This record gives sequence, C-alpha cells and structure tokens, in this order.
Amino acid sequence: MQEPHVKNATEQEEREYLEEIKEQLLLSVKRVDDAVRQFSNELREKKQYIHEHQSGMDDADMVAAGQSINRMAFTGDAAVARKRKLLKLAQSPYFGRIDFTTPGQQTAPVYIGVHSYSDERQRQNLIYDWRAPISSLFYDFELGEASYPTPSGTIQGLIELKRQYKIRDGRLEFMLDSDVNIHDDVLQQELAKSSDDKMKTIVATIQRDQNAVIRNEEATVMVIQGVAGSGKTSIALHRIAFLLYRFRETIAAKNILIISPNKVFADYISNVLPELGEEHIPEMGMEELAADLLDTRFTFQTFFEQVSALLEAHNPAFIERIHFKSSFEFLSQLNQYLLHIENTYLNVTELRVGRTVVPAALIQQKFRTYHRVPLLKRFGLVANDVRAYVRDAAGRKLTGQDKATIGDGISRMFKLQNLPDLYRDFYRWLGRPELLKLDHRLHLEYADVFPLIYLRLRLEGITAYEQVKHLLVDEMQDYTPVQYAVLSRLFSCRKTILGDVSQTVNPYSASSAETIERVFPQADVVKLFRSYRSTIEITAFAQHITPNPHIIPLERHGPEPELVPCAGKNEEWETIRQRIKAFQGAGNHSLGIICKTLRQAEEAYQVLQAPGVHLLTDESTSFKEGVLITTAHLAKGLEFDAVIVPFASARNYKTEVDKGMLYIACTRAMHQLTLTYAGELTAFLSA
Ligand SMILES: Nc1ncnc2c1ncn2[C@@H]1O[C@H](COP(=O)(O)OP(=O)(O)OP(=O)(O)O)[C@@H](O)[C@H]1O
Repeated sequence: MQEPHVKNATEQEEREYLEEIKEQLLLSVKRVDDAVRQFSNELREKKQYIHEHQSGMDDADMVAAGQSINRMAFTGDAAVARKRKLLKLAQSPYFGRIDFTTPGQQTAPVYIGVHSYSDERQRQNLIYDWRAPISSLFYDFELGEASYPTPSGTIQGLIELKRQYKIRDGRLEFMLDSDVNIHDDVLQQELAKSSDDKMKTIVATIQRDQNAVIRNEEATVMVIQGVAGSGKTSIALHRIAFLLYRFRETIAAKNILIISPNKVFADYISNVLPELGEEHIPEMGMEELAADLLDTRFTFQTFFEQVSALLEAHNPAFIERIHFKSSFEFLSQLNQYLLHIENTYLNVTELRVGRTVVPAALIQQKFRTYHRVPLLKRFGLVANDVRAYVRDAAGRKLTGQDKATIGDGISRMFKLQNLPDLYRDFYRWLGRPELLKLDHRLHLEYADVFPLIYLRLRLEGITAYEQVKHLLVDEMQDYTPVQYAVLSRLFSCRKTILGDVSQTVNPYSASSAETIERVFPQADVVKLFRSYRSTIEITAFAQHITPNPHIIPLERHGPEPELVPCAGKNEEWETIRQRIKAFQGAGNHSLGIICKTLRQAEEAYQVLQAPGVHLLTDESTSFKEGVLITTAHLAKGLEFDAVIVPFASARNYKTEVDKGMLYIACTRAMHQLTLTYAGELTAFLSA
C-alpha cells in the first residue's frame, strides 16, 4: 500500500505554501479595502441625502437614518479591525502546525496562528486561532495519542506531525519538527532576546502548565502563586484573551477590569491584548478604586507613600498599626464589631410627634422588616414608614418640622450614625484606640483606607462596577484580607488573582495564596515554579536573598552577577556611568538602575543625567526604553535586559522591608545583573 501523501511535508513545500497563504491574505485585504471604500461612499451618500431631505423628514425618519448611519459606521469599524488582523497575519500567519488524525478521517494539517483565517469561497479554515479548541493539542501534547475538549465532548486521535515555525516579516526563518519536548529550542530563542518596551505575547511558546491556567473555564476564582518570572502576568493576560474568545457572546473587553499596581505597569502590559486582537481592557489602581469608594471628606496616604515611610524610618508603632490591620483576625474583628453594633446600638423607644405617639413596638417591627437592608440605610426607610403612620393616625398632612422630628428621632435611636465615628468606636470597642491615627482633617493612613471602605460597604451598601464580569488582580501579595473582602463584595464576578509572596514590598501587610484562599474558599490555587525571565546565574544569585527551594530556572546561561565594591559614593557613580556607556554601545534595549528609595533614585538621576536616561517615579505614567532609574517598588512587574542595583551596602539594605526590595530589584534582570556598594556589603548577600 502506498503511504498517504503528507501535505506540505518538506521545507520547500512549506515555503511555497507560505507564499500561497500570504497571497490569499493580501487578496482578502484588498477585498476589505474595496468593501470599506464602498461603505464610505454609501455613508457619504446617505449623509448627503439626509442633508438634502432634512426638511421633509419627520422624527422617526431621522432616527431611522441615524441608526442606519451608525450601523454603517460600525460595519466600517469592523472592516478596519479585520484588515488590521489580516495585515498582521500576512507578517506571520502561523507559528505551529499539527497533523491530527481521528478514526475514520483523513489527516489534515492544522495551522495555528494569532488569529484565525478562512478561505472565504471554499469556507475552509486555513489558520486556526490559538484559542480554538483544537489548538490546545499544540500546547498539551507531543506526537502520538492526544485529545482535546470541545463544547460537545472530547475528541480523541493521533498527532502524526508537530511543527513550529518562526515567520517574521512574511519570511520563514526556521521550522522545527518535534519529537520530544519541542518547545525548548524555540522558547530558548525567545527568552534570549532583548527586552521590549512593552510586554510581549507568548502564544507560540505557551507551556503546558501555563496552558492549563489560560484555558481553565470553570474556576470562579483562580489564584496563581508563581515565582518571579514564571509568566504570571503573561498568563493572566492570555487567559483574558482566551475567555474573551471562548465566551464572546457574553463577555466583551469592557466587562473586564484589571486592578494594577501602578500606571507604568498598566502601560507596560497594555500592548498584550491588542496584540492578540482584543480591545484595550479597562484598568484601575487600588487607590483609584479607594478614591471612588471613600466618602469625599477623606483624603488618604497612598500605598507608595506608606512603603516609602517604612523604608525611610523605623517606626514600631506605625508598623504595628499596619501589621494589625493586615491580619485575617482584623477582618474577623470588623465583622464581629458589625454584629455587635447591630445587636446593641439600636435603642428603640416610642416617638412623639405632636399629639401622636408612635409605639416602640411598631418601630421595632419596622426595623425588623428591613433587616436585610444595610444598617445605616434602614433609618430612612423606617422614618418614611413612621411618617406614613403619623399622617394616618393624625389624619393630616405632615409639616416639614414633623418630618424632620421623625427623621431625627429615628436616627437618634442608633448610637452612632457617622462612619468616621463608627470607625473610631471600633478601636475603642477593641480596647486599642491607639491603633487609629485620625484627626479632624480626616487624612487616613493607607492601612485604614480599606477597613473604612469595608465598613461603608457593609453599613451603607455600595453598588458599583456591575458591568464587570471578570476581575484580574495582579500583585496579590500586596493586598490585605480586608482589601480582598472589599473586592469580593464589590465584584461578585469571576476572578483571576496572581502574585508572589516573595515579592512583597511591605512584609507587614503581605498576603500569601493561603490567606487569599481563606477569603475565597472556593478558589482554584495554581502554583508555578518554572522561572523564564532570568538566566540561571541571576536566579541562583537572587536565591541568596530569599531562598525558594522549589524554583526551577530555565536552562539559560549568561554572565555571573557582579558585585562591585567601591571606595565611596563617587566611585559608585563612576562605575555606574561606565556601565551606562557600555550599555548604550551594545544592542540592548533596557537598563534598569533600581534603587531602594525614591530619594536615592532622584539623587541618581541628578548625578547620572544624560541623553536617554529617564527617571520613573510614582507619578509616571509610561514605561520607556533606554536607561531607567527607579525604585524596586515601582519596578515590580517590569523587566530589563540589564539591571544595576546601587548602594547594596549593609547600611542601606538591613531591614525586612529592604530585603524584599533587594529581591525584587535583582529579579527584574533578564541577562545581566550588577550591584555596587561602598563600605560593607549587605548581609543579605554576604552570607
Ligand atoms: N511560555 C513562555 N514563552 C516565552 N516567554 C515566556 C513564557 N512564559 C513567560 N515568559 C517570559 O518570562 C518573562 C516573565 O514573565 P511575566 O512578567 O509574565 O512573569 P511574572 O511571573 O508576572 O513575573 P514577576 O512576578 O517577576 O513580575 C517575560 O519576559 C515573559 O515573556
């Protein structure tokens, strides 16, 4: 029997096929162009028609005409989006292929790309979207038996060929057939590359464990605890792209919300979803959320300011306040306090309005009717009912004075009405009034912001963000149980929460996956130990600071991290200056000079100022290529080809907070890491 012919078996055939596909893609682009031209002509004619016939049109005609214009514009937008996708595909149509045979069916190659593409006339799928059910074969299996889930059941079969391609600017740079663990060669190449000014997509090299997270459809809350550089942020964004594809009937980009640590990070990741063909996703920081939810009378310290204060001075009382308010027990106590006030702060008495007496039992019964309404909202409702009662009993309309008497009288039955007073009272009830620093100006410490919001949510009820159907929270270790309790009440939707306890910027308020699980007991927790960002040498070096025996660095080598002792600060500056020059001469894209505090970063910027050297502060909004001077806190989540950590001395890095910063700074480096210090080296590295 003759061997069945494998389509596009040889490299030559693949090259020819690529040319064919590119031609078809360009033809499709032309068709879209023609269609767009036609749309715009029709649109112009329609507008012209309306303009000329305006006087003879009634309201209904106008509405109909407006709607048809909107429809056309919408179709026009869709055409533009389609063109963008086609042009992108023409640059790199696919990155993978599998030949999959199911019993009784002929093998057909499945080409996998960033977007799908089909032959419009033959209605045949030529390229499959990486998120299509069949594409999961590419990530989950090698040659041999394989299966993939579809909405209508699992499909079993045999993978006979698995191939990877690197196609850039429409040219096939290489192709690789796989037998065993295929991804590694291509993955190695990807990781060895120089950094970008924006986070990149990883569709061509998603690993099996990562794929499982990306394609998980069931989890209502997914917690990803992964070591530095394990691809948490990348996976979370690809997961969003997957969910947008899988549930496109019910979820759109506007239904997703990303809670991000700062604007620079938001800018850094902003490319990924558009690169994957999805729209920009709404994003907001915790502080923005807080400002939205807090009463406008309050102002508050930011998280960055809190951490800066911890870095600048050792203040045990401040630390105790933060630590206390970050515990799970604190949340339980807030909950107990809420029960306590509900049970003991309401003292219902009879109420006199003119000659009418409203019996206490009646008021009590009204309060009971509204027991599901948030506590502070009940008074208004009970007052309204009492007004109706008095009106009926007295047989007359109520005066403004009567109404006010009733409103005040009902309010007074509850011991405290006002949120700041209740929050103060909570600490008195605890027997720890010293744990609250809040004066009449109502400027809150950061640690009080979310407890207060939590109280407000529970006592007043807030409905907001109801459009959000999936919430993504990055840097989960930086948020406390109370913050999670707020998020949980505010966002009843599905969630993806990710972070790394080793990268905490404030050890007194950090949450581990286990803490978060207590708030979300239904969560699926995934732990990732493979680290992709840094060379083995850099990962091993960072292990001295915060050891994690489970970390698995990817087999990629580079120069040993360098510890450069200097005679004094001037020599440190000189060393760094030379490194900047060397960096600017080489072909790398980004060099991070990562300091402990903002003050140090500002000083470094003053001293090292040169073209292409930028300072990144908590006010910055965008990530820039070149030489970036910043703090570890702000560099979190970012990565650089090379990193320099100045002032790695025992004097500068000595506390637990400092240690966290040093770990974050070192783990930002992809290929090269240098630390300079004068005097004694920090104990975190000398041990
Ligand atoms: N499967 C993959 N293929 C190619 N590159 C990958 C893959 N997974 C991760 N990476 C790369 O590893 C680097 C780290 O990824 P990412 O920033 O998502 O990790 P992280 O876990 O969020 O890191 P950190 O917590 O340290 O900020 C990025 O450059 C990313 O592109």
